Order: sequence, then C-alpha cells, then structure tokens
Amino acid sequence: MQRRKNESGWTSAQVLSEALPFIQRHTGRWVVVKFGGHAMGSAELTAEFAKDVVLLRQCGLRPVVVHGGGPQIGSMLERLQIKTQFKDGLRVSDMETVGVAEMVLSGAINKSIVSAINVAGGKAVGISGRDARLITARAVNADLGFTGEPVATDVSLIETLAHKEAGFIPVISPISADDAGHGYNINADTAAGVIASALGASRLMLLTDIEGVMDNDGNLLTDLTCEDARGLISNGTAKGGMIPKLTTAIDAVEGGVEAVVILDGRRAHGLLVELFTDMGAGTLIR
Ligand SMILES: Nc1ncnc2c1ncn2[C@@H]1O[C@H](COP(=O)(O)OP(=O)(O)O)[C@@H](O)[C@H]1O
Ligand SMILES: CC(=O)N[C@@H](CCC(=O)OP(=O)(O)O)C(=O)O
Repeated sequence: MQRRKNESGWTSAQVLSEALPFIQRHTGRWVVVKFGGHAMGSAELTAEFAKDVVLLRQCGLRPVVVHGGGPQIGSMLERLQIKTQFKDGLRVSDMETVGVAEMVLSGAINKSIVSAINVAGGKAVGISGRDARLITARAVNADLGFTGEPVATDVSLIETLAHKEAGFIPVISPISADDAGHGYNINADTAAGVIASALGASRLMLLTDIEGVMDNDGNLLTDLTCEDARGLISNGTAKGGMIPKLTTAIDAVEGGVEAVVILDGRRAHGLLVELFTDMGAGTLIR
C-alpha cells in the first residue's frame, strides 16, 4: 500500500481512538446480528455487512449471524406458482412451503453470507437450527402447519465454533426441526432472539429495511422499554413484520440480553455506529 501524507489520516485515528472504550465494553461478549432478507438487498450491501462482522470479531467481540430471507422465499414460491400468506407477520407454511424455505435459507442465502464473510477475511461456518439440535421446534398452532417456534435451544455448537482459539463466525439459518426430524419454518427474528438469550448476549442487533421503530407520525423512536414495546403492538402502531421483531426484543431483554437494537441494514456500517460510537443507530430496547 502506498503511503500518503494527508490530514484525513489524523481524523481517522481520532475516530479509532474514541472507539476504544466501546470496544473494551463489548470485548469477549456475544453480539447476535440478525441480517434480514430486505437488508441483504444487494451483493454490495452483503459485502459491507460482512466486513463489519469481521471487524467485530477482529476487535475481540464474538459475533453470531442469524439470517432471514423472506423476500427471497417469496420470489421462489412465486416462480414455483405456490401461493403464500402471512398471519401476524408469520408465513403460513405447509410441507411444500417449508421445503422451499429450507432450500432458499439453508442453501443459497446461508452460503452467500458465509462466502461474503470469508472473502472479507473471516472464517464463517454455515449451519441451521437443525444442526447439533441448536433449536428444537414445534408448531406455532395447528392452523399454521409447519410454521414453527422454538421450544428448546442448545448453543454448545456455537460456543465451540466461536471459542477464542477457534475463532469461527457462525452463520445460522432459522430452519429447525422437532424431535422426529420434521422441518419447521421459524421466523428469523425469533430464532435470533432465543439464541441471543441462551448466549446472554450483550446486544441483539436486528438489521432491517427501515430506520427503526416509528410512531404513527413516522418519527423514529430511539429508546423503548419493554412496556413501551408492548404498547406499540397492542395499540396497532407496530404492524406486520414489526410485530415479531418487537416480541423478540421483549423476550430477549427479559431473557437476559442487555439490549436489542432495531436498525437500518440498508445503510452501511450501522453496526459499527451503534456498537463503537456514542451516537447510536435505530431503536434501542432495554
Ligand atoms: N411502527 C413501525 N415502525 C417501523 N416499521 C414498521 C412499523 N410497523 C410495521 N412496520 C413494517 O415492518 C417492516 C420490517 O419488518 P420485515 O419486513 O419483516 O423486515 P425484515 O425482512 O428485515 O425482517 C418495515 O419495513 C415496515 O414496513
Ligand atoms: C415463519 C416465517 O415467517 N418465516 C420466515 C423466515 C425467513 C425470515 O424471517 O426472513 P426475514 O427476516 O427476511 O423476514 C419466512 O418464511 O419468511
């Protein structure tokens, strides 16, 4: 690399120096990052995301990626001419639909994120909720077919992979199985939440396609308590996909995660702004 004499180098050094106390606060701690299907809109965004995740690992944090891919499942179902519908933000999944969801999530999407992290210099390993019984699933209710929810979580595989010496970055598809091995389609926010709780994560970061949680006038809500979040669901301010996100945030905070952040994954480096500066990005729930 050619050396340049330039004042901007001193500004960059100042930014790095100011990040030190934030890095020290999170070092050695688990940060679970949920990468939503909308946030991974382009190869460039995924590449920037991957670089941020590798930087977190390099700074001594233990990042774990849980990914979605709802829009990508939707496109595949459309190509296969299979009709799909959502109820309270969850895809109603019959056996055919869960098969397509598994093919898309645990296949192409999982491997593309693994590949992007490896290209950025990390050591990513792709797994799903099925692996080593990471998440044991059951049906949400009989009407929703193979739409699942977690009943048990075993994070021993994640701990082995992300151990200090091993240094792997787990990349997790939310598709999970019941004790008989039947696959269930679990919402990726929900999967990320139970994993973050089981790890006692310092942060659960939910990367999505909106700045954060909005009030009815479209203003960003920067800080919420669990009580506030419950209110937004019951008074109808949170709709569609925001419902499982807020429910996940409440369960995670009550399950031992220090804080949950809902932030815009379409804007590069939101993870770094939130974790390593005092500015914060999106909505913090604690
Ligand atoms: N009060 C709200 N604040 C912000 N977004 C909301 C709200 N209510 C509903 N939404 C919707 O939730 C969407 C995010 O959920 P979802 O589409 O499931 O994201 P992802 O695919 O990233 O999981 C936003 O794009 C927005 O349309
Ligand atoms: C049960 C359920 O709704 N599963 C989701 C799983 C993927 C997901 O959650 O993806 P995003 O995070 O991109 O929305 C689905 O089928 O769309």
